[in-house]
Amino acid sequence: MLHVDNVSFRYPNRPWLFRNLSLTIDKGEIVGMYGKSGIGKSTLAKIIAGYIKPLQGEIRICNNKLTGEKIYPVQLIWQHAELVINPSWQMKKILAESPYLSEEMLSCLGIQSSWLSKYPHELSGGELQRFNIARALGTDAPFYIADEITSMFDAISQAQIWHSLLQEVEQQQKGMLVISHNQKLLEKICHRIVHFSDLAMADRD
Ligand SMILES: Nc1ncnc2c1ncn2[C@@H]1O[C@H](COP(=O)(O)OP(=O)(O)OP(=O)(O)O)[C@@H](O)[C@H]1O
Repeated sequence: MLHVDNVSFRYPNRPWLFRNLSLTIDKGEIVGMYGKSGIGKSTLAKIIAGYIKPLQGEIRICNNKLTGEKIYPVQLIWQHAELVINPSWQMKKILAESPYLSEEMLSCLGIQSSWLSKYPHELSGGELQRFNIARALGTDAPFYIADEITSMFDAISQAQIWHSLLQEVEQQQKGMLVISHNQKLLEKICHRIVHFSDLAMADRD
């Protein structure tokens, strides 16, 4: 189980964004999270995925505190694929970093083989995002966070992507936090839904 335990965070010279925030995600569980814009959802995602250190509290998996693991057990997939993909690498090199990727997974995500020899700037935002998702799925991380990952897709592509992701999460009994403003989507795919402001105390003075 993933535990977010009494985590507090503020950016320098800013009020507390949240204090004493706690959340658990079980293996095989899909938890949806929503909350108004700017409330701190993406910041929390970055803390859980180890990109930002909390000022108080801790993140644990099965009672082990996470501190600077070489391969981090929580994979964050976020909306801005172009910011996390190396612009000077061909797509096949980018995917080579994910050892557990199968041909089947690539095809489920709608990745065409002709895209593999392209560079990131030669692909659309949606095509790039498919690679970003594939890259995360191709690791053996037990937990994923999906932060507004399909807002750039049309309805059919959205359904295709979520079908692949949910299949993987279910088969491998992984846990996933899905952050979205689309409550209909959350209701459709999540086992339970939490509102960000119910998880923590805020201090905006
Ligand atoms: N690096 C940073 N330095 C200072 N403030 C930041 C930084 N990143 C984000 N913020 C601020 O922290 C607050 C929370 O941002 P965050 O991106 O976590 O919100 P969010 O709930 O994910 O919003 P949205 O739903 O619009 O994506 C915002 O007021 C934002 O301006």
